[in-house]
Amino acid sequence: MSVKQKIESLRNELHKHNHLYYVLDNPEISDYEFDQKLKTLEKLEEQYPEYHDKNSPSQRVGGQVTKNFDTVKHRERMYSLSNSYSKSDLKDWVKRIRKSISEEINFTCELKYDGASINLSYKNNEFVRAATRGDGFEGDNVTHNVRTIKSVPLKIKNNSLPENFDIRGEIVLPFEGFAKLNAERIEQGLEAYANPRNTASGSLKLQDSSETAKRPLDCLVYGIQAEHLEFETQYTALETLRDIGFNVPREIKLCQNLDDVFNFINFWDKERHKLPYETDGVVVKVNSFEHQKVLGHTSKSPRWAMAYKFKAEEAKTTLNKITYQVGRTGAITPVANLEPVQISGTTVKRASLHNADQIKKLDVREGDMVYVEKGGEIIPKITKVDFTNRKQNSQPLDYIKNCPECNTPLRRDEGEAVHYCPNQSSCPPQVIGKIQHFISRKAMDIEGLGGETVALLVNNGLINNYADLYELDKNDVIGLERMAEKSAQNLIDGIERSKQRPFEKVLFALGIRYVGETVAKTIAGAFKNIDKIMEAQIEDLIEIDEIGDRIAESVVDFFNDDTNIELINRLKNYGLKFEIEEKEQFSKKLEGLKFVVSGVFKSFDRKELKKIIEDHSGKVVSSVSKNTNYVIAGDNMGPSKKDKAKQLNISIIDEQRFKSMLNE
Ligand SMILES: NC(=O)c1ccc[n+]([C@@H]2O[C@H](COP(=O)([O-])OP(=O)(O)OC[C@H]3O[C@@H](n4cnc5c(N)ncnc54)[C@H](O)[C@@H]3O)[C@@H](O)[C@H]2O)c1
Ligand SMILES: [Zn+2]
Repeated sequence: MSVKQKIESLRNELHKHNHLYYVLDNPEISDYEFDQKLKTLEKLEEQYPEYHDKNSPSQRVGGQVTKNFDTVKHRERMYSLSNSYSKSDLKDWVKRIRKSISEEINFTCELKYDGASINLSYKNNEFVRAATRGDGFEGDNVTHNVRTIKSVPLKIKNNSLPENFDIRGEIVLPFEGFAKLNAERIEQGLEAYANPRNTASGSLKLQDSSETAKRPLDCLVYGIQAEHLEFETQYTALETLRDIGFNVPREIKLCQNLDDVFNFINFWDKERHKLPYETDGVVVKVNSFEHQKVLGHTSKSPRWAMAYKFKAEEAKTTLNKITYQVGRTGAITPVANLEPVQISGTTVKRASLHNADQIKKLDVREGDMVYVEKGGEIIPKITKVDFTNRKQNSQPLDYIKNCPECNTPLRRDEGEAVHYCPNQSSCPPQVIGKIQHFISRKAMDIEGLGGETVALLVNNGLINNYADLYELDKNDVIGLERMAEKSAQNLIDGIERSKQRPFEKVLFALGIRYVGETVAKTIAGAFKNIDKIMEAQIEDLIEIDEIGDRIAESVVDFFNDDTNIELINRLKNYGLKFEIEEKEQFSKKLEGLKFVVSGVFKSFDRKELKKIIEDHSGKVVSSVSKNTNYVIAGDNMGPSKKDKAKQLNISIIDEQRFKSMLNE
């Protein structure tokens, strides 16, 4: 390969990884690998300046604007940061600075928060707009999503900031919220998110901000941009921003010299694991704004800042055995069972190997010494094999050909990396997994029945599929582990009540591959009933917004399977809902609002009023709580409700005001 070709190929590779990382939030390689490739490219470009290209990944910020949002031009460019993995790079950096600045320099050290960059614009002390970094010149307008983040102040206390200013920060998803979100996803039978960073970034790009609001995102602030600022240093700027209500982490430190900086780095390399959110390094910034101005920027990053990146924690251990797990949809996941080892303060015993290709690529075998890395991911991964320690008699892994649970020959579809067990109707983990999905909260929400009981019912031969649930008899259930009369009755009642679940939930519950909660709602809304969906061809399905080939094919496949049709016919006979109930709704004006109605009204009776609220998508609740939005008060309103509402500062409105809400 010629040098030119080598450069081209690296550029293409890096473009691809930038796209995976910034646009799809789904990186394929580690940050460290990415940075190494970029460094190689930078070196080559330096050596061969004749191949300079202003569009090279070395010259441009990696992100881009998406077409799902309005595009916003940044008042001040949003830069990337130069990074290094070694202290000698930091020393070189300071030497370079010394060439242009002879005065004493000090530094602000901050942690490098690992999330998504954000720019918050303020005007007259009010939050007006939020934008992603995008390509650094322009980004996506994600104001409505950022508004839902509690640590972003919408109004700022009195201060001496100019009329217009921009705040720079990082949107992160703290570990606790990330774990909770994943627990919910697993319960709903969805795949867990890989790491907090990509989830935070993905959350900003959701179309429905009520979904963003459910994610406990935080905004950590590290900078301010404005035409004139009163502060002279980064450190005082940050301290002031914290005082006026921004979440500036307390870990920031003013360092007098490089030794202080190294101490800060050494300390946080270990201690960072105790922080509630993910960090991947330290950002060292020249403290004086005057000095920053002198140093300026390269095409991609400021010369006055340097990111020192921590290497993801890694450990070496023995891979004892590779086992295989079968998921609810039949997907096979190979799992590395390791000699237990400590990484980032936790004991790691297992690591995911993803699929057969990954095993081949790493050339990993049972008995190998392997390197295990734990980044923000919940499941640690194997990064490489220590070949110097490979045993003489070591053999390449023979990937299983049959299902470890039911012995059916595995299938692997063209273009798919994952093997499947096609035996959907009697492979035990698939049978159990499908029923567990069916009963889960976002699907049929069957109270009184949990995942373990499902396994128990299947293993005792009482049910083989979700339709069998509706033929369960209380007497069959009594006597199972922990099933007394009362819990058995609850279970039967819960199953009976589930017949009232709306069609979209039933459709989701069926467990069609790629048909998640939102897709089910979309399809149900478009076709109105199951018969129409069953007749639909791929072309009919892809005509619907947000339904692509993959989903369409999966839906058609599902209904081409006689076993599925038989199950659906049985469910129909039991009385489950297979069509949308067209509830007449006049508007969505009151959507998301909760009302308490009290007293006697002039223009309508109470029942009528409640119906009007529901017709406009509002909700009527019986007692006043902190979640109530309005109390509509008629004559002789109950005094206790009145007191409670006042105490909780909830608006009490009369019927006139209520009517005007509908006409607004
Ligand atoms: N794995 C992959 O495929 C892949 C692909 C592309 C990029 N990446 C990773 O992303 C990095 C490049 O991304 P980048 O250009 O966003 O650079 P970066 O993430 O290394 O640094 C710049 C960003 O750091 C953030 N930041 C966090 N804390 C900060 C602080 N205290 N002060 C200032 N900024 C702070 C800001 O959002 C800023 O935009 C690469 O080095 C690589 O590690 C990985
Ligand atoms: Zn199987």
